[in-house]
Amino acid sequence: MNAVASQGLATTPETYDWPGIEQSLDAQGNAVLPSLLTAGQCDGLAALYAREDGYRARIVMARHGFGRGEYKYFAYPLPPLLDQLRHALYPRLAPIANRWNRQLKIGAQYPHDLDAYLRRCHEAGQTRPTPLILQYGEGDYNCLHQDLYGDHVFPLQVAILLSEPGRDFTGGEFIMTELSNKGHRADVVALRKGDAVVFTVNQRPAMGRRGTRKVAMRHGVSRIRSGHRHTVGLIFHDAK
Ligand SMILES: O=C(O)CCC(=O)C(=O)O
Ligand SMILES: [Fe+2]
Repeated sequence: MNAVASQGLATTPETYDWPGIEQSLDAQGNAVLPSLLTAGQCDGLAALYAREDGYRARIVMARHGFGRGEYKYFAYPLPPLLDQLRHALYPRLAPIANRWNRQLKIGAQYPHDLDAYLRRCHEAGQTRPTPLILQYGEGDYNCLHQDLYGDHVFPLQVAILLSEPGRDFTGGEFIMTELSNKGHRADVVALRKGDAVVFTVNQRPAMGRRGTRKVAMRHGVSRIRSGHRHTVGLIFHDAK
């Protein structure tokens, strides 16, 4: 399973415009991290899909009403590159998560360090790893959903596109919807191979003239018109 060595990231999280990312998360509930992985790292991860070892579960989405396509949850230890990314991104996102919870009047606050947060999840019985890899073919899609796996929820997550739109597949856009007292709208997040999107797991605060509103968000993937699409998902809370 350790075929994808920790060869270093294409772009280290420090080089991103974090104030800009935070602004986009506040305004839209999502933000793009361009070129988080190299094409070679994407291909190495996508090639792991076919392997039998290194996973705790395989989910065929149609069997659960989740859409069409399939995914696998990685077992611990995660592939080093994903473990490194999960640890590198978490401390950037925890301050935003803490502010969002304060604005939403949610009591939970997150420690600065992922290992401390995972200890909290594990002590509460959320011990199973949630990072996953997804595989879609022609006609597949991912229904709008929220990745909640227990009482402990880290409010931001990351998905990385491992395939090149227009070449490896057509259709298959990453979609977010938001529902609040201001209406119900959709956003399509344009990604290239190697790009990641940081996005809201369940709720985000939105500032309005009358103070903070609560916006409920879901994500999904539109129908793949042709070809194959792979993604990796990094969720920071573990599962019951
Ligand atoms: O395939 C995608 O772009 C979305 C995957 C997803 O639902 C997730 O990472 O939680
Ligand atoms: Fe998801």
